This record gives sequence, structure tokens and C-alpha cells, in this order.
Amino acid sequence: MSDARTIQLPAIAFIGAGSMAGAIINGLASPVVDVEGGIRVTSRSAATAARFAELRGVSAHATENEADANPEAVRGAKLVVLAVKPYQVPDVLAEIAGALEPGTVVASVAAGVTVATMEAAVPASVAVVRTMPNTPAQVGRGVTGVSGGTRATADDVALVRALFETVGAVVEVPESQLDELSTISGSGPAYVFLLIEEFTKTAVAKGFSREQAELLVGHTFLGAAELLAATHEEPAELRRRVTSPGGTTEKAIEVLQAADLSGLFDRATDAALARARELASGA
Ligand SMILES: NC(=O)C1=CN([C@@H]2O[C@H](COP(=O)(O)OP(=O)(O)OC[C@H]3O[C@@H](n4cnc5c(N)ncnc54)[C@H](OP(=O)(O)O)[C@@H]3O)[C@@H](O)[C@H]2O)C=CC1
Ligand SMILES: O=C(O)[C@@H]1CCC=N1
Repeated sequence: MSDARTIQLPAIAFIGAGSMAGAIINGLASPVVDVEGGIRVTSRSAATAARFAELRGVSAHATENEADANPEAVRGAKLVVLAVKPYQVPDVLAEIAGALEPGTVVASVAAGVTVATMEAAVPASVAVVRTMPNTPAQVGRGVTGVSGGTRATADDVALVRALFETVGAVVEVPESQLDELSTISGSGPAYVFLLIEEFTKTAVAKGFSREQAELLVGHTFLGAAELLAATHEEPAELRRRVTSPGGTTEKAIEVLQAADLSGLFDRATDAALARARELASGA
């Protein structure tokens, strides 16, 4: 039974059931999302497929048990989400191309793999949309970049937006910007977790137990992010309110700024971008 708040989506097939697909599928389990025709998921191993078997409205199949699990999953699906590693995309597309029905939308989450590569591998009647989500999708806090391919209509892009809006915010960008977006929000959660890991080690080194350190650091990150979201103030202003003139924070901030954080983020994201370009060339 659906009401006005229910988001209706057509049958969706996920090819690949790892970290990223798992985050989206868990997000889709929301009671306000109704995937008419259900969610099909495929993985290579039966062990991975078994992790999805109990989810509401999900049927999971493994290629190690069912050689044609991928073409079977996409047959009759309106939306096919490619969530395998970038280097696996060409093989998976070759495997499913013949089973894609005209009007199907293929949405890839794979880093670096271009629209041109994917459009060349599927029938002309199939649209391609490139996306770049991130793992906070699992808790409905994802942010996904979306770029329609040359054959994607406004409705096709809207369908992909609707899928990713069930698990967070969506930003539509030209494909030429998607690799850059990936270096910010696609990889970004890893940067934040690294900061948390390192900051926690510092707290332990200052004499706190691991449990205390995790609480102090975890709540500081969560609290600061929620304060930012709730007040809509600029982060620089919120930082100023912590940094008493002549106080202790000022001294710490001086040390952090001397480390050229913005240069560090520039170099880190440039390295991620260079790798996206390598992936695009099949390396
Ligand atoms: N992780 C992230 O934060 C993000 C990842 N991405 C993109 O998502 C994609 C997947 O990454 P991620 O989820 O991290 O990777 P994982 O390694 O966690 O998942 C890959 C999945 O693909 C499955 N698989 C491999 N080969 C096949 C096949 N032939 N048929 C069906 N399923 C297959 C694997 O099955 P099995 O488990 O049985 O081995 C596994 O479930 C990548 O292209 C990446 O660029 C994009 C944004 C963020
Ligand atoms: O590391 C990767 O290649 C993928 C893309 C963005 C996040 N994870």
C-alpha cells in the first residue's frame, strides 16, 4: 500500500553487491520507498549474495552458483546499476548487453569509466548515466554526482536522481566534472575517517583510554557537523567561536595552518584525479 510520501521506483538490478551497492540497497530499505518489481542483486560469491537475501524486496544471486545471474537480473529491469570495480565494467556490459531491454537505463557508479566506453558496449536503445555516490548513502546521508550520457533523456536522468535521492542529496554535473567531484565527495568519507583515526591516536597518546578517545573524537566530529548543519553558519565563523583570542585553540590552529592543509588537500585530490584518468584508460 502506498501513500503520498511513498517514492515509487521501477524494477532495479544491481550488478555487484559490495560496499557501494550495499550502502545504496540498505538505504533503499526505507519504508517510504516502493521498488515495484523488486530489487535484484548479483555478486560473484554466494557468501556475498547471502548477506542480501533477507532484505525486504531483494532477490540476490551469485555468478559462482548461477552462471547467467547477471543477464537474468537485468532482464525486465528498468534501471541497472553497475557497482563492480571499474576494470570489471567492460566484461559485465558484454555479458548483459544482449539481455538489456530497449528503454533500460544503465547507471554506473564506477570511478573513471566514461559514458563513451559504456555507450559503445550497450545497444543504442539503452541509455547510460554516470554517477558518483558515497558510502554515507547507507544512512541516508549520501551525496551523489550524476551525469547523463548522450542518449539519456531528462526522464532517464530523473529516474537515476530519484534512486539516489532516496539515500541522500544529488548534484547534477557535466561528465567532464565527475572525476573531480569523485575526489571530493566520492573519496571524501575516507579522508574524514582518516582524520578521525589519527585524532583518536592523538587522544590515546594524551592518556585517554581507547574507549574515551573514541567518544571524545567521535562526538566532536559528529557534534561539529551537526552544529554546522543546524546553524547554516560558515565553518570559518563557527571556528572563530571556538578560538578565543589569546586562548588555547588559537595555538593549535596556528600549527595546523602552518602545515598547509589546503595544499595537502590539493595534492591528495590531484592524486585521486590522476588515478581516475588512469582508470578511464583501462589501467
Ligand atoms: N566504495 C566507495 O566508497 C565507492 C565506490 N564507488 C565505485 O563502486 C564500485 C564498486 O566499489 P566497491 O563497492 O567499493 O567494491 P567492492 O569490491 O566492495 O564490491 C564489488 C562487488 O562486485 C561484485 N562482483 C565482482 N565481479 C562481479 C561479476 N562479474 N558479476 C557480479 N558481481 C560481481 C563483487 O562480488 P563478491 O563480493 O562476491 O566478490 C562485489 O560484491 C567501483 O567501481 C567504485 O569505483 C563509487 C563511489 C564510492
Ligand atoms: O576509491 C575508489 O576508487 C572509489 C571511488 C570513490 C570512492 N571509492
